[in-house]
Amino acid sequence: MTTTRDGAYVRRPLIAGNWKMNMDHIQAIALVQKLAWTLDDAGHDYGRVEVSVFPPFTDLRSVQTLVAGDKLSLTYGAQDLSAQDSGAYTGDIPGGFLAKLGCTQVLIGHSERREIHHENDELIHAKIEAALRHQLSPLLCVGEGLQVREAGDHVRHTLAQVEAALQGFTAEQLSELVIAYEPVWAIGTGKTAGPEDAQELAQAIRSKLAELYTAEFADSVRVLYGGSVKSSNVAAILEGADVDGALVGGASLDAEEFAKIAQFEKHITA
Ligand SMILES: O=C(CO)COP(=O)(O)O
Repeated sequence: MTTTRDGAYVRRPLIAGNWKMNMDHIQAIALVQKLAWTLDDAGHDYGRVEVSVFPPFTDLRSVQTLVAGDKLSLTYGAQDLSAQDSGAYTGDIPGGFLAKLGCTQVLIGHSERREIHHENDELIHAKIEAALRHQLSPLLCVGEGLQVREAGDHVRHTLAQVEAALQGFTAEQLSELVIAYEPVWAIGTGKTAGPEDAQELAQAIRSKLAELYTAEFADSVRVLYGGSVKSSNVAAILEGADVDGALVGGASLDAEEFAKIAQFEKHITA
């Protein structure tokens, strides 16, 4: 992360929890309540560090009701959306429905969707377009698999994903874009890319954005790291000047652990 001389962050860090296919709507209520209480007890400053959760679709209405009813400062979004707005697309969920549920963000292009659902760059591009039509901030996930990493081709591979996803959009359209670098080999494996790897790719992504748009735009986009992030490693990962937060999978299912991750500043000063 980068701070100004008075200690403010240049880009507001984002700690995002991707629940994947875990937690039904009853469990979701319990988890969000516990997370909110834990963060309140810790005096969490949401204006300084944003915290968001990405529950399954079926939980979103319950999360919306809780967040609105208890006036929580957490933000939330969906893990995917359809590229279409309505029609004969059995099983798909359009952006308009997500916006109605109070979602402000949506994950797009997670490696599990690229791999398991064979989502390609073209579809991911169309999904970003759909998100923008409904004022949802796209949280674009990119990253390489183990083979690509071992071949030393990870930077080129990841930047190609960024370029393909963003092709044709203007900086103005992408003003709320967030990019998460998630090396596939570090997801759910307990292996994290080292803080240097996270910084290397975050910096490369920012340079690519500067090349595609302007330096000013590149400096405004939050770039997260994801892959086996825990409270014990988050502070080191976020030390990278270009790493603006974390996209957390498994550890976001435990309210206390996720709250500790969101409170990473305490680990830095401790
Ligand atoms: O895929 C991830 C977040 O989107 C990372 O998952 P883990 O934190 O469980 O490795």
